[in-house]
Amino acid sequence: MPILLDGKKLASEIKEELKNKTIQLKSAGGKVPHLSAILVGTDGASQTYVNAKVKDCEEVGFESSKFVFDDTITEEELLHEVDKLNNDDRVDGFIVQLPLPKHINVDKVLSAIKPEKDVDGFHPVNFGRMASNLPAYIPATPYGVMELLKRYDIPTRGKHCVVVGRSHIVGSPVSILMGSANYPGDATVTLTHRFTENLEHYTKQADILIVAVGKPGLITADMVKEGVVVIDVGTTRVADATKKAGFALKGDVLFETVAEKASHITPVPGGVGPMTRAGLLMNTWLAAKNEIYG
Ligand SMILES: Nc1nc2c(c(=O)[nH]1)N[C@@H](CN(C=O)c1ccc(C(=O)N[C@@H](CCC(=O)O)C(=O)O)cc1)CN2
Repeated sequence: MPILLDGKKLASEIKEELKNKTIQLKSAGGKVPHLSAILVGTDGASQTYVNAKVKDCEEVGFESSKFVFDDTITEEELLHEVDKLNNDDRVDGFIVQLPLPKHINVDKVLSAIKPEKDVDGFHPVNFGRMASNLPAYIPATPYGVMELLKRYDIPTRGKHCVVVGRSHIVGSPVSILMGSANYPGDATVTLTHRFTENLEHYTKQADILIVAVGKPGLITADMVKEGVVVIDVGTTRVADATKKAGFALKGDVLFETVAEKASHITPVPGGVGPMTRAGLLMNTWLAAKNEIYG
């Protein structure tokens, strides 16, 4: 049986640590961290995630604020809202929940966030600093994955890490971090994507396999080697009438059979998802303490 990488348990440990640090900060007369979130539209999953982020803040004693806009908001109006938060001294960091409606240029909006308040780590300045191994806000999911590897003492130096998916949110940053001169890192990294021919040729070589594509069941047992460490970032909602919510969450990895070959594996739900939320809280703490930009 593989070791289950329990993101839910780790995330609650991290939240407990942050809660204690916030209590200490407060009793020393310090300003409590404040996270804001912008949500555009009515996508069910996005609503769930933003509400969960607000709840996480409450649980650790951070302040939070949520700004919800109709999906008819123009790009100019949204940029104005971003600017308001850039200039609001009460707010230490903020996020714009993705995806955004198609008529809005995502890159333009993310680039409008002040790098010092970009707790999602999506701004090109933070991305560039991360790639240069300088202090930076690291996107929440890669941050969560790194913390998971670290807290479970998974060796990474010299290991072959195969990343499936090259998104700006997960695949691309996680491949940079795994190849960087840190722990977790120092791995030999292969970044695969939708145009990779013969995907299993690469996945079969992985000592550590990180999958972030959003295609349920993409990775099957015949595509991995014995002893692999599997990090499944996928969380796709698949219709399921037997569930109260009307859907089930599915990872990119066919858990039941891949788990038989893996040494360690993340479950879905309860693996990387909760660690993403913990990653955002850790970035918000850093923003409030000016620990990245000093
Ligand atoms: N601005 C951002 N937008 C998006 C990000 C992000 O990091 N910043 N990432 C994803 C969504 N996401 C965070 O926003 C996210 C995804 C999943 C989870 C999570 O806790 N998943 C749970 C299950 C929750 C459920 O029942 O649906 C799990 O896997 O156990 C948290 C956050 C895209 N957008």
